[in-house]
Amino acid sequence: MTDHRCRLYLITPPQIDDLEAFAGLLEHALGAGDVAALQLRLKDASDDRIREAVDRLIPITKARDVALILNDRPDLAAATGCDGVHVGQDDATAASARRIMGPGAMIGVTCHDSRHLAMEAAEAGADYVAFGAFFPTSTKTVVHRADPEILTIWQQTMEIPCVAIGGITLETAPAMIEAGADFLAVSAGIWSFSEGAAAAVREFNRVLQATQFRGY
Ligand SMILES: Cc1ncc(COP(=O)(O)OP(=O)(O)O)c(N)n1
Ligand SMILES: Cc1ncsc1CCOP(=O)(O)O
Ligand SMILES: [Mg+2]
Repeated sequence: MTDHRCRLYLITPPQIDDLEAFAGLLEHALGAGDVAALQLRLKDASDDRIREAVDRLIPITKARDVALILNDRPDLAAATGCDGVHVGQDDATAASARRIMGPGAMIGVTCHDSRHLAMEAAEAGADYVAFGAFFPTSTKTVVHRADPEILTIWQQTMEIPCVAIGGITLETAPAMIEAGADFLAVSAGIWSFSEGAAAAVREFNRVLQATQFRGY
């Protein structure tokens, strides 16, 4: 049996008003358990604000060996020294993101509920593909809903990792892990957790340890 371990991929809140306070929260959260990556997803922020946020957060992620992935913008990700970029279907192609960011960067691509889009992303050199939304979410208005079976089929047939996103909480996480997700991308389930972000990271890790892929 292949050893398959699903890990946590944090997505920042869409808006960060107090960068200093968020930096403290993040430091505490990353100290509470294993996190593979943090995506800086500041919708509608200026380039200067994104630069400021990367400069403040990158020492925190580096200290914990957490990859800092910028949403939407390969150019800004390269310019600010992020470890990678996540692009949606309307943002940039994986191939152009790779050209801009170079061979060592991590490139992720939104594939909604489509294995076809995911195969195209894989062929274009993506490091991971993201499927979703799997559950209702108030973080983003979504038009695509995905069935967990897409994770199982991907896991059984492809090498590159798959990320599950959309409405993932402590309650919905087990279904994603059992279906074969390599990473759980979570925003509100972390930052709006009743006991705080650090407790959420700790509890997600407990669920990740206790739950296994059911597809082999
Ligand atoms: C890990 C991950 N998966 C999907 C998305 C969504 O990307 P996109 O469709 O471009 O939408 P926005 O996040 O840009 O609003 C994501 N960001 N991260
Ligand atoms: C960015 C994104 N893409 C699809 S659903 C989603 C929102 C994820 O946030 P949450 O974990 O709060 O549902
Ligand atoms: Mg996008």
